[in-house]
Amino acid sequence: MWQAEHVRARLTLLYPQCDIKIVGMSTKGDQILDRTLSKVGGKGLFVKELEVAMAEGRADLAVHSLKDVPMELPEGFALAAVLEREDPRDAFVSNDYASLGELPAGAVVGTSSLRRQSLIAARYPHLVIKPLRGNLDTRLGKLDRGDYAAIILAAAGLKRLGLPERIRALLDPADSLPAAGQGAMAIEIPVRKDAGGVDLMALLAPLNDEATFQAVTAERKVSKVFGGSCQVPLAAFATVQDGQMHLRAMVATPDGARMASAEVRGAAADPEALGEQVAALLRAQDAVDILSSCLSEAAQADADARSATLAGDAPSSAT
Ligand SMILES: NCc1[nH]cc(CCC(=O)O)c1CC(=O)O
Repeated sequence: MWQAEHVRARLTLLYPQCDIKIVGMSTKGDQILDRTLSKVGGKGLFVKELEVAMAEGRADLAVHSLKDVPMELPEGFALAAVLEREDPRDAFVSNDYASLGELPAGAVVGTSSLRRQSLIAARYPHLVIKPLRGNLDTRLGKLDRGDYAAIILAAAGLKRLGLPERIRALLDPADSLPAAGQGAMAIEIPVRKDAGGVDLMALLAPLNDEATFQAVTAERKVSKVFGGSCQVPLAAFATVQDGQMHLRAMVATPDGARMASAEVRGAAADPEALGEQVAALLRAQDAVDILSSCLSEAAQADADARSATLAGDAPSSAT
């Protein structure tokens, strides 16, 4: 909702004559909270219901966290803009400890991200990782209740909701490489044949931040090469300065025992090529084999998700 309000405010500044309404919706990703996303299976857990609303004409555009948007959109949809990135780093949040390094053996760390799990397991094998789902308030509540010694969250969410003081430490991307698209918001639109003469793509173009767009395009390319989803431990993070991109990526096993990482630098104007270069470097380090155990688990979760849908457990409608 914060993100939708932000986009409305930006659009109202650009187009004061427009009356923009927000249709609040809840997605499968918001509703299923007793399982990690890798176990829920399926793609687009946080976007599908919004696409249905756009297809049915109940909404004209959707505001997403780019991290939750599948690498390939369904036919008939396009990304119209990627907004300037908020802090892309992971944040260490705890009431008792100042950093991951301070946590004693056996301390419980909350995260449901396979990427965060494998990075922590690799560097801090003495810590215990437990799943943690739900929106930001729910997750912070579980920490405050004492269920975890610390939790890992995206810094972006905490900053956007005015809770930067909850961040005890920002994880250096060198230790905890962010997920593709983390910290960036994207606007998705339906590609309508009859849009009543309105060119939404052109109207939204001023919200696009070119450097962010280039960075996330390279990151998402890496993710796409490896069948990207939130079901495998994969990180991809690019920075852009003076037209030059630095792209880093990593794949690992969930226990952190095996890991491949690579980086490239090059012209930001050709982000897909840089993404492919990094992917090739990862492949040369057995990335496909490293991911294969997760991929078979993910395939099983997807099969389960499909049969659940066939059995009538369809995504709920908009609220
Ligand atoms: N569904 C998880 C999700 N998707 C986007 C964010 C954070 C905000 C962002 O990356 O823009 C989060 C929560 C988290 O990682 O802590």
